[in-house]
Amino acid sequence: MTTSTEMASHSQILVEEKSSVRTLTLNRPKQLNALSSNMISRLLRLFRAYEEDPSVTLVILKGQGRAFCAGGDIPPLLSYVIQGKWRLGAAFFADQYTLNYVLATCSKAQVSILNGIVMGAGAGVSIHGRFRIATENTVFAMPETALGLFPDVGASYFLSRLPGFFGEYVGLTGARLDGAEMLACGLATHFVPSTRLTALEAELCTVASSDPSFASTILDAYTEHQHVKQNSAYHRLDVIDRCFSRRTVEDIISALEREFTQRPDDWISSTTQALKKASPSSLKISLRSIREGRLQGVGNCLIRDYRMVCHVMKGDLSKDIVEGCRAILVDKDKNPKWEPRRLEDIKDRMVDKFFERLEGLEDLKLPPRNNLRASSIAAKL
Ligand SMILES: CC(C)(COP(=O)(O)OP(=O)(O)OC[C@H]1O[C@@H](n2cnc3c(N)ncnc32)[C@H](O)[C@@H]1OP(=O)(O)O)[C@@H](O)C(=O)NCCC(=O)NCCSC(=O)/C=C/c1ccc(O)cc1
Repeated sequence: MTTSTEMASHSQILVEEKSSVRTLTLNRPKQLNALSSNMISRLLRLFRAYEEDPSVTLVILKGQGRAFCAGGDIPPLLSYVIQGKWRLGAAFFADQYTLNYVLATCSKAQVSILNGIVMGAGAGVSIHGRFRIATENTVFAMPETALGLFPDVGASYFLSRLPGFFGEYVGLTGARLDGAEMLACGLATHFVPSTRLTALEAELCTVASSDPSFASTILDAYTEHQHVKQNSAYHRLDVIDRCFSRRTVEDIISALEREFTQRPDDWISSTTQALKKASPSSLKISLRSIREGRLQGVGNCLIRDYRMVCHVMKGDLSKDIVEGCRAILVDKDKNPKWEPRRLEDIKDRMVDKFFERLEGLEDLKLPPRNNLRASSIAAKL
């Protein structure tokens, strides 16, 4: 007998098999393909099965409708927090981070077609993979600091490896990047106009070897050089490096304000405003997380994310997540009231606590992998 949970996970992830290529479509278009726990479990099962199956050479991941994926499915997570059922939330994130790790260390090449919104959890199921295709419709962001969260899903690993301090800029401000900017900074590996995606997918379905160079040759033939728009943040890497390399969030804001007095500029003022609007606690833990990520493999980044997110779910250190979700998704007034309200009221000791294991809760146990890139190995924290 098929259970309703199985039916949901089957309709929320569509699977197509064409010779040795599998195409998985995230299929909750009304919710912008927000990842539900059913979707996460099914993706995990599918990727594990494909890895064991020598007849599968390549996995394509895409989204139905105008989004690739707008993040984790917020309503059930929020209700776990409100009802004090934080362990259910912790279980959701344990599965999600395990999926991120399996994708980051997968022996089969993965091509993600990012033809629309890619945020939060959507980045977690794509950026760790081998190939990421941006288009003119791509809108990428890690908007968690505006939600009272922090860029999780191993983002401290990939953000900290972007040029200079661009990752700190993207992770703290939630700035939106278009496809050309994703390609320029390395979050995307190729840019393909959306009108050519059908032909590209058909050609990718002929790949008969799991050697990624075969998919790479096809993708290279479709990719187009893109000029980054003139007012892009990517042209301001010098200012970003000067400001976002500072040790603390307060120092970053002061550095931006100094830049503004020397050379008034709309981009600097909107960047400063984005930081002033975000959750102060989120900003502080996010900065520290990205900084730690610079020196860690993806496994350790995910283990750290799990410690941090368990505190967020339990609400023992801050309740900003409830207020952030209210302001962005429930009332949509975009006017959250954070607590504590001021950066200077958040002391280092409170930040430290987010990075400590919750009493009585074990660290995330990632599965042993036999295809570890050296950088992915999870050692003990
Ligand atoms: C900029 C967006 C992506 C698009 O805006 P829009 O074009 O004006 O569209 P809508 O906002 O009307 O969204 C269309 C529908 O999709 C729904 N939706 C749009 N993102 C989602 C979504 N992540 N989930 C669940 N429905 C969604 C949204 O509620 C809405 O449903 P409905 O009002 O019923 O039509 C906007 O929806 C938005 O900001 N979404 C949130 C994106 C976001 O912050 N993602 C980061 C990841 S956050 C995360 O992964 C976990 C959070 C979390 C939360 C609580 C916890 O306790 C712990 C963790």
